[in-house]
Amino acid sequence: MASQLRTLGARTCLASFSPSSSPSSSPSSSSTHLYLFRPRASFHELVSHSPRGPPDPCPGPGPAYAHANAPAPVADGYRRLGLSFTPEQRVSKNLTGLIPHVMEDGSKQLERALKMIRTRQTGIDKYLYLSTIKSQNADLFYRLLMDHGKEMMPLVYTPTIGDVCLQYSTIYTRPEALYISIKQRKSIRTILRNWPYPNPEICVVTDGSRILGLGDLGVNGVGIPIGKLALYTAAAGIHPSKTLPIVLDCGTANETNLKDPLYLGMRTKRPSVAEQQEFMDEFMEAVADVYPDMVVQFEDFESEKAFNYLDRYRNTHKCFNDDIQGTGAVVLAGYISAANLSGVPIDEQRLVFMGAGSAGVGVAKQLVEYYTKRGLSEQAAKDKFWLVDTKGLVTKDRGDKLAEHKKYFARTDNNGHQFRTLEQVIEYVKPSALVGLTATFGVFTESVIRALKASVDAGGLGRRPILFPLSNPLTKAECTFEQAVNWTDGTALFASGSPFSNYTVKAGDSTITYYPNQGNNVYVFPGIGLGAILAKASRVTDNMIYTSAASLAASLNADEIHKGLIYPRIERVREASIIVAREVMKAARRDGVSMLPESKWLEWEEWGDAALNKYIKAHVYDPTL
Ligand SMILES: NC(=O)C1=CN([C@@H]2O[C@H](COP(=O)(O)OP(=O)(O)OC[C@H]3O[C@@H](n4cnc5c(N)ncnc54)[C@H](O)[C@@H]3O)[C@@H](O)[C@H]2O)C=CC1
Ligand SMILES: CC(=O)C(=O)O
Ligand SMILES: [Mg+2]
Repeated sequence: MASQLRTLGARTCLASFSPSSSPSSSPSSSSTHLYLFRPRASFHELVSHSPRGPPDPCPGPGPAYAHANAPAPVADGYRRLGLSFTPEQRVSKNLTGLIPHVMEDGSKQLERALKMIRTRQTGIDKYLYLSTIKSQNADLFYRLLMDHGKEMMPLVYTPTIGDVCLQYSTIYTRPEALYISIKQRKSIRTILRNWPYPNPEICVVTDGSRILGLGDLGVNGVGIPIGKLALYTAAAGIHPSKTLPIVLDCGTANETNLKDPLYLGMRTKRPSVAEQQEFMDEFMEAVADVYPDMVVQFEDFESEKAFNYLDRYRNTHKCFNDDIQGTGAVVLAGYISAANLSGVPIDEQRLVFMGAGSAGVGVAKQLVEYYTKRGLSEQAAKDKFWLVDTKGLVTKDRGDKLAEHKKYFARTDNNGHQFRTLEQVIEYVKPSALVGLTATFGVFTESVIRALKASVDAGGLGRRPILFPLSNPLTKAECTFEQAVNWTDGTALFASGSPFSNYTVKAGDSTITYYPNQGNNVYVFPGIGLGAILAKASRVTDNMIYTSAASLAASLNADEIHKGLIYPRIERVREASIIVAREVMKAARRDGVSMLPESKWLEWEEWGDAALNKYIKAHVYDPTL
């Protein structure tokens, strides 16, 4: 059996996903299906699983986890493969001789992993090494992510995850998600039940049609749900066994993928929007049947579908769209802080958005909500925004057919003039803030940024421009941090989607260091998801999203405020997420969508936030090594 498994490479056996196979098929000891269709075990069982007989020879997760998402190894890999087993545990678990003799504590294991990561040359190599750790010793993986977030997050998330997605079919070694193709639409329930971990609580699903700013990557986009869910665990403490990454394979428009002999998805063009929507309807119905308590995060759907699916399911399912709502919330939080530092009163701010897709429109709408809550009429709030796309300023009379989601912001006060370039728009609007969500590198040119600064300077001494090039990954950022500093004489209040390094410049005999901010929805989606789960929310409401922004803005500590940051340092993302989750829970209750018993809420009300914090902390995963 051992050698058979080794040669068959059972861990990558996609045959296990045949929808016609029953997840509860009785295991046959002579077949690899023993490893693939073992009835789903409870997490407790997985934790306490103590193999008898010859141990699994493969240096990977245990037999039950042939489908190697991260979760299972948290328990199994750690216990079976970690180096911290005592001699007694090694005897009782039949591990003697299977792992090196030395007994190591967690810090040594962290030291080794850090050394390995730091000696890998490329982001992809570092990612692959981290993935191996994730599948074999997930406690170590999450410790790395939590204790060295600034260094590790860019490796499992943007920007590296962009490269991972581009190359996913080539670097693939084992399945880590559910892969559901439109051809399997009649078997969605079976496939969902095939997931080897019971009752997932949070799912991130994409159809790969707009992966970061990299376009339609088809099934290769699965790296995004995998990466985002790793952050759900690291940043919000949702147990890895409760996370479910899904890619819906509807084909792809990506010619490179279609021609790639190694491409892992369906090698067809996407069907009509209507067919994709039917498939999505079936998927959402199946999810509600099989995992009724699970919160669904829509991620990186191309904008028309993103808006459509959010509208379609938000009142019937527990779901939200991260690119529209999560990005809206995170940018609102940063904007509130930035506006306070800018010297331009918040009610005098004028905002130009370059990019009018799901993120651009989602963010602008969230900011409109902020202004209406401050007392502005909806029209007055909307009038603060000028959206620009590839054809120039979005106006009602531009002469092209505007996509539905752009109509809300189409200007009518342009007196027939059309403004085709960003420079023209800046000259016309005289904005105080410039937000980039175009997925296009370098569109904030020197002349654009200098024009923004000039327009802010004209308002008075000491005023600072808000400059948010938010597109991901770094290769799509509208400008770099260095450019922003140099072209605004260091005055820009800056946030980018992917992280830039600090920038130090010489100033006479001394130096000045500028600190960038990362304006990324990672600051809110983990807390939104955790809050919705713990509140047992039946829906994710607008107020829950809005609250995530307000609570994030209020979560900066004194040092961060002193440094002039507009988001908490990324090392504190977990602290911030817990605050966001708590406030999201309270918003769920206020909106009447929390299914927790009222007695619980009354108890918490009596004791204040401390009691709710305690409840949250008791429910989050904190890996110990
Ligand atoms: N920082 C963050 O947390 C987030 C960042 N993003 C990033 O935002 C970018 C856009 O995402 P979506 O809005 O979903 O994409 P999208 O494709 O829906 O929208 C892109 C928009 O940019 C416009 N555009 C493209 N090139 C342009 C150019 N040269 N000049 C003017 N307009 C141009 C398009 O017309 C379209 O309106 C992506 O790079 C994505 O990674 C998205 C979500 C969150
Ligand atoms: C961060 C994110 O969600 C995006 O770039 O799409
Ligand atoms: Mg996204």
